[in-house]
Amino acid sequence: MTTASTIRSVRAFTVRGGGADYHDQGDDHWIDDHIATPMAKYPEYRQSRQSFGINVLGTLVVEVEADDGTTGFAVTTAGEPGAYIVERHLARFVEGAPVTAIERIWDQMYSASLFYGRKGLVLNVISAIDLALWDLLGKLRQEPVYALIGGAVRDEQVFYATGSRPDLARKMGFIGGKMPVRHGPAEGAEGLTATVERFAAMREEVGPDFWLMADCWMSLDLDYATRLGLALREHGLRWIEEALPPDDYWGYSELRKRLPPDVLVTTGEHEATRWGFRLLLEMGCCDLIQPDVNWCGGLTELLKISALADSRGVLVVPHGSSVYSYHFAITRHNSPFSEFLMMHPQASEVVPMFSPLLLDEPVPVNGRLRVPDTPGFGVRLNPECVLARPYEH
Ligand SMILES: C[C@H](O)[C@H](O)CC(=O)C(=O)O
Ligand SMILES: [Mg+2]
Repeated sequence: MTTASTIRSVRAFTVRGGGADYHDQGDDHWIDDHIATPMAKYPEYRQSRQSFGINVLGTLVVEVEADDGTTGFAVTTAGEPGAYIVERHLARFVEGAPVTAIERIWDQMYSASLFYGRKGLVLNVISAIDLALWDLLGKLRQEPVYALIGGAVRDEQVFYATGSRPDLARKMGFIGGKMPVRHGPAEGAEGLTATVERFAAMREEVGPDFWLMADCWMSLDLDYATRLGLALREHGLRWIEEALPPDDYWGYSELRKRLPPDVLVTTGEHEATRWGFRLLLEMGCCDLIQPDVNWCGGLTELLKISALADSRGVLVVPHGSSVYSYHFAITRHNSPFSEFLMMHPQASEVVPMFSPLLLDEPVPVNGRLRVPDTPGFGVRLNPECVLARPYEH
């Protein structure tokens, strides 16, 4: 009986090279090739996002073990500082608790870390613990996580692809392609022209009906985002993503007012908790929210965020996050499609999003995916990925 089972231990490990910290890639990867960022105003940090530390954290792996020896795990972007937070602070709310006490554990972790958390790293850590608990509960009950949260509302999930090659993504059966914007305000009119020309050329390649989106990764200002959105609209821009820094709710609200309704304004991957998304929704910041379930507070919090959005008729299209978002999205009527991040260096092949860390990680075939019925999230840690445990308690 799972209600009698308790959690015997929680352990935190770190690993480098891909995995949940998907920006932690080798050289010559599209994801680190002159992409606009808030740091691009400093020329020395313009060519590579790794130069300013986008991959500084690495992956955190959280493992939870029940008193019968069954283990669940999950991953996030948090690395060694995340391991410290698990082992030296949040473990006390997990160990000894019933395996079903997921809501109580979440509230204790969030409330106890409010004085230094609220968003960012700490919420990434809470997300990983929360997801590990859902994985454990699924394994104990021999159910896939999606069955624990209400079951599928559709047979399969369809995907758009994020990467440098939407033309290849279209041929692979994806419903759209999202390209990184490479130039921000610091690169002036020339940069904006280069973005528009690249987008126009891609529109020629993919034809008039394939969705094309622009991902700005927090790098623009309101004036530039307005001009870029209007210019790309001429080439069928479906949405402009994360144009501004995540705390600029006022800027997003104004951008939404400035752009025509056929250009969607989207954001949310660096937002966290129901309160952060309530602000985005109530201030009219965007048409579609993109929480990352490994960063926003985990599945327990994403269910709350999704209900908020649903009450306002807003779609929830989780950012990346592999199986952790697939088990969520397949159960939500307001998550009709998902993102697939092309992690192949040239975005020319479909490889698992958190490669090489997870075994049995499903990938879309012809742009669609049926979520496996394997218990939990249905993935295993790759034993060839060497984990370190920097802290113990
Ligand atoms: C492509 C973006 O710059 C970033 O690396 C990923 C992202 O924001 C997304 O997948 O959305
Ligand atoms: Mg994005």
